Amino acid sequence: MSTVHEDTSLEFIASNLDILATILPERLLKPQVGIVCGSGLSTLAASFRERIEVPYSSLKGFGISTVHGHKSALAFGLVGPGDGVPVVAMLGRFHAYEGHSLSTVVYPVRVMARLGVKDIIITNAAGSLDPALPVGTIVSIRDHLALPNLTGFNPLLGPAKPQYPRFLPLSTAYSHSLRRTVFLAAHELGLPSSTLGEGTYAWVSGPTYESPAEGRFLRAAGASVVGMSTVPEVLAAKEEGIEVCVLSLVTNFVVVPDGYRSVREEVEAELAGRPLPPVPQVEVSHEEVLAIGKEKGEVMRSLVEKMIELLGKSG
Ligand SMILES: O=P(O)(O)O[C@H]1O[C@H](CO)[C@@H](O)[C@H]1O
Ligand SMILES: Nc1nc2[nH]cnc2c(=O)[nH]1
Repeated sequence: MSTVHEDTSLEFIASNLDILATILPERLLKPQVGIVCGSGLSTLAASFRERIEVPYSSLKGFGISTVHGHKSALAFGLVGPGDGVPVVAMLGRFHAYEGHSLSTVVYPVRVMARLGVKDIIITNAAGSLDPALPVGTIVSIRDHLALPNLTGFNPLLGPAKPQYPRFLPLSTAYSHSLRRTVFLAAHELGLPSSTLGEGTYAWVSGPTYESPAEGRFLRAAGASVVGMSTVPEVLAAKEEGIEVCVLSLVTNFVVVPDGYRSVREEVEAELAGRPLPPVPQVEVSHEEVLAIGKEKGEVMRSLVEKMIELLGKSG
């Protein structure tokens, strides 16, 4: 388990504001939009103006991200023309499979809330369960399927806190208004309509990728894409009153063959001198996930920046 100090009191979280006030100029200190960079997507913050990176290690209560493709720093800066919109990005998130507690996983979102973030754009790399969402598609998430939440693994478990609702409704977790902004931004950029899809994100704990039967199960249950992050951050953001947008980059297809070829038949055919054609053995890898992130990072960055520009205009 993480050795991070597990104090999640508002006072402790807010003590980061004093630290940041000694590092950041006034205009960067009150970000309006937060971004969470998914696997291989740290370049989302590459063109922030007046960018200042603050390592998690110089802040209080943050973990260290141990996953390849994730850094461990907050990036502050400005996006868009004129004065620009002040933003903060998590360059590197925490996953439960790294051994982090769920309160550590969502901690940076709570810090963003104390900084005054109103809208959060959470990105991730995900496997597709839907042939209509091929590799390279950016999926605007409209709902989630979180088996861990339904079975007792939820970042909001614990004693009630007066500042938060005890029973958080999730029917509006994925902001309708921000989902509209995604498509308006794509339109302004002239992105082909195939670049962007809509769907439901399944959260699994990982670190294993899905077995074929698990993939089929998630698909049958209504999930479009699957990944090992995001939902805890969504819950914390919603609890904090932040408007949530999630963008999943499809980096691979989850292997869901419709059936299994009988190995008995395969061996018997071979022994009878009529060998069957070999079945391709497909496996996903994190390297493949990162490679697609690198390839499609620019499109994702332009979309996120255009969204922020539009949000800046609408106040
Ligand atoms: O969700 P992000 O952090 O983008 O990363 C995704 O990619 C990793 C697996 O390749 C997992 O951590 C999965 O959740
Ligand atoms: N669980 C899961 N997470 C991913 N992240 C990127 N691709 C995948 C995938 O296929 N499955």
